[in-house]
Amino acid sequence: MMKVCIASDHRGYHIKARLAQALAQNGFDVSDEGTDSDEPVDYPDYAKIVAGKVSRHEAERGILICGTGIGTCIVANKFPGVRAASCYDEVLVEISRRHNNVNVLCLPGDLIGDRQIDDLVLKWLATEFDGGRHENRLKKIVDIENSPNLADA
Ligand SMILES: O=C(CO)[C@H](O)[C@H](O)[C@H](O)COP(=O)(O)O
Repeated sequence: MMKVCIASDHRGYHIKARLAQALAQNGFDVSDEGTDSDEPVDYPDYAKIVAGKVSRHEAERGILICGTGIGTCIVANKFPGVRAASCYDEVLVEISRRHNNVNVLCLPGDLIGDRQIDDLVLKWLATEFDGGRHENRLKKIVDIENSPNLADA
């Protein structure tokens, strides 16, 4: 069973709560990392929980929902081994997996509806990495990540 952790800020709370249940019903091992209401919170506090779990291989995939999918994506990409992308349509979701092996999906809760979110998430979870020519590109990302001085990378 694939382990998926999910979190949101206040703007994504209702979508996240519903999505977490839907994913569990679809056979995923889901951990819901909050937030737990629509009271305003700061997205970095929740993005770092999900990105940390993916980075430490405690979850295979992470899903983050804020208003635009931008703030959470900025935070998640600070974590080693995390490849996060903000996606809002089927093409982006598919290519994020096939080319970039994206392991944290950042969704714009303010911009797309419940049904579209479900379709995008299920497609993203089901799509495999193509490998091949993309492997070396991901290796170069790891090299940059591991560079002691990024300015020299
Ligand atoms: O990070 C974001 C923007 O890139 C998200 O959309 C946040 O959800 C948003 O900034 C929160 O804004 P709010 O006005 O404090 O609800």
